[in-house]
Amino acid sequence: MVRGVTAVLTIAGSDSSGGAGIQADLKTFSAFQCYGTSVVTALTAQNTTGVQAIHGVPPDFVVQQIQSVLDDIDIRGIKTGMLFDSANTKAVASTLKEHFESNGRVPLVCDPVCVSTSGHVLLQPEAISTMVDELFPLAQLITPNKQEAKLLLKARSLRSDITSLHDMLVAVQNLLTLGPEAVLLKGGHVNVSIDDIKSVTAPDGASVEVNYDFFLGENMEVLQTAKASVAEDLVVDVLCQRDVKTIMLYPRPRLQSRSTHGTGCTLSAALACALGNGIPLTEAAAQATSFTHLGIETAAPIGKGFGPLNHLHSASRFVLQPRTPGNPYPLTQKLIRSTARLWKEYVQHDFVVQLGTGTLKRSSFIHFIKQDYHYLKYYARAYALLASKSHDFASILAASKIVLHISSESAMHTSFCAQWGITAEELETTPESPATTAYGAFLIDTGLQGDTTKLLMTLAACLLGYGEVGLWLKREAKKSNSWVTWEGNPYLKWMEGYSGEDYQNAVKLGLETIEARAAADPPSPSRYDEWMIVWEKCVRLERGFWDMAMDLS
Ligand SMILES: Cc1ncc(COP(=O)(O)O)c(N)n1
Repeated sequence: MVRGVTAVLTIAGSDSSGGAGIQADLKTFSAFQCYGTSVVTALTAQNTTGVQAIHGVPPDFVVQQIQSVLDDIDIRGIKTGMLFDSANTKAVASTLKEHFESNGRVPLVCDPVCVSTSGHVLLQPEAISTMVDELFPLAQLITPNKQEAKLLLKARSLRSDITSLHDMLVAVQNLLTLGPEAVLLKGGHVNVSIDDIKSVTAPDGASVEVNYDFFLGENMEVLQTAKASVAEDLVVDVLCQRDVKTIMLYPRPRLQSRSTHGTGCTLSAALACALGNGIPLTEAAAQATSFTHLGIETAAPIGKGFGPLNHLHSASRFVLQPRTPGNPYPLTQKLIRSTARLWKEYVQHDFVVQLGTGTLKRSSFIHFIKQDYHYLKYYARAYALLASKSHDFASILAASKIVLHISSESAMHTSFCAQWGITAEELETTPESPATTAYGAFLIDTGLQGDTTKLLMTLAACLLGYGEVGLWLKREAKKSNSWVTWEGNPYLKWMEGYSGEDYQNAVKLGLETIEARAAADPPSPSRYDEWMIVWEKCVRLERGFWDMAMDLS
């Protein structure tokens, strides 16, 4: 049976050059695998250098289009973009209001498009108050950029200075008073550093939470070094929701690019898809900002001015970026980003958090360390298999060295157990839990069936993840007073092991090997897909391993 598809609607202007408006929205809908429908409010003759002419659509024809779509298709998410004038804004608001009243509300994302990046008026000034009065109360979310936010705030005589991150936090709270359920203020035109993020405080007793999804993997020291320069120049989008005391920040590195035409359209269209799919707003914002960033990052130059984004970057997910000094680990980054949520659930699992604070139940840790001991045998065997499948001495030696390294890692397990009165015999005779057998058997099975690179991918989630866990714990312990200092933490030795130089060097070597292989022999789409599948499976199995330790199953 064919799976159902989420249908979404854009109500916006047409951009003849294809980079913004209706055209950007429909491409974004397709990238999210949603079914896209569209209602045109205005035709624009424009290209990447500017807007040459605008021809508004009569309001009754806008209404007719909306009704044609809504009468027939079960629309799950709606976005509005360029509305052109007051009459069209009124027509859109009243038609949607009526629809919501008789059919229930669906997520409505209002991108308050006022002026194009090239400086052309896309919403006649008198329509701003119509939009605020009539459309904002229906909106689950509005997504102004700095300039639009200033216009909206000025229209209501509210403070409209936006030059710092702190100003943005004040602005989102003021924008919320204009009637929407939430505001996502886009930060493309505000310069923010990582220190600004760390030191910012929210006005009115609200708290601030930073979504670092974009930087997952940043705790890995090697990735960190490559990103050091980035920390000074970030773009931060700020989300504020009614009745929610936490303001969310979504930082990412600023891209130096001329491919930015239609960025706002793309972001709001992505949000309509994610919300239409039932994804909670804070997660939808993470997905949409990341989608838009990748669209800019992977865009090819088009036209003489500010070109469009690459909306279909996910369709070319098999194309690996080349290794460069600024991006030395493109494959690893791609693997981690493509499993972002799962990866975070693994490396920042409750088990890990409690380990860091020293609050983890001893029984959970003992259960874990016993099972991990068994797992390490599989892990060492998988590397031994890698050695036996290798063709040259350098590779045979590298894999064999890791076998030796794992066997000394297991000594740590034995000494931990001894410290708590568990004998070597008891450790050896403890039965394997299903999670251990599943993961271990999967490693060996992949090693037997696939080639050496696929086996390396299978081993990577454990190698890199524990490296990340070690460094993350060390960093958290350093930066936060609420974390028990490492002194006195019963799991200190474990944490020192994985954050220590020895293990981190192994991580570095592992990263180098994987990246060098991928660069020397770029994968075909199906081969890359195979790698992706084993990587995701292993990240899932790793998360299951912590789950097992906490459930004692
Ligand atoms: C039809 C239409 N809608 C929206 C925009 C804003 O996009 P940008 O801010 O990138 O110019 C645009 N230029 N044209």
